[in-house]
Amino acid sequence: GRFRRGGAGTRGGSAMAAGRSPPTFLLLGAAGGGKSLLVRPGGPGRARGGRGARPHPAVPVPVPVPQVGTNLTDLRLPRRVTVRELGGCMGPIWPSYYSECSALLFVVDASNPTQLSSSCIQLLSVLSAAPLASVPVLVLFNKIDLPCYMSLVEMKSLFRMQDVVACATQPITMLETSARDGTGLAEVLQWLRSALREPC
Ligand SMILES: Nc1nc2c(ncn2[C@@H]2O[C@H](COP(=O)(O)OP(=O)(O)OP(=O)(O)O)[C@@H](O)[C@H]2O)c(=O)[nH]1
Repeated sequence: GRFRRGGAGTRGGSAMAAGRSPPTFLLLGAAGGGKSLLVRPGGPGRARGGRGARPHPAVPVPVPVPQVGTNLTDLRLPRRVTVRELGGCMGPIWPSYYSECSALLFVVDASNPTQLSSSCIQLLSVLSAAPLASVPVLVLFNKIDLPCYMSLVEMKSLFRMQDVVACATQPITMLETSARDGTGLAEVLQWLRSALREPC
């Protein structure tokens, strides 16, 4: 996807083929945060990088479709990893996927203040889930290309991130991203690679 993927994503698809399955990273967050665009192959502005970069005018901006089901994306970093995206509206069944999770990416829409408190509660609930007690966690504050986005400093304060990090059993990393123009995606890749190196 945006992270150079090695296989086709399947909506509602089954788990990996027979044999030793690659580790699975879960991609969670409230509806509309940008999870699908993050893993979408060849999305607008891909790899063009840099804040302020604009999507190519010839590339249509995708119409948001709230995801029902799960989307599997194979990445090669170069070690193979499967990213399982679960739509925001599937929150109630996220826990059924926790036991297969080796690392967690949690996407927050930094341009949507009305969704902040529910995102924070969702994050706290995910962090307190026993099967996820020791997985590395990456919180992505996405959509920072929008003029109204809240900065990392503001988000950290609104999320009380210091307290969240202090109470969490997981190592938590935070990054600002734009799935639209590619800002921060190189750092996300770097994080994914380092998470793969940790014993899963
Ligand atoms: N400006 C801007 N728009 C974004 C960004 N990321 C996603 N979007 C847009 O936000 C809308 C929702 O994005 P999706 O990727 O569908 O969000 P999602 O988290 O997968 O949503 P669900 O599947 O409902 O959970 C789409 O119109 C995207 O094009 C971003 O970084 N910047």
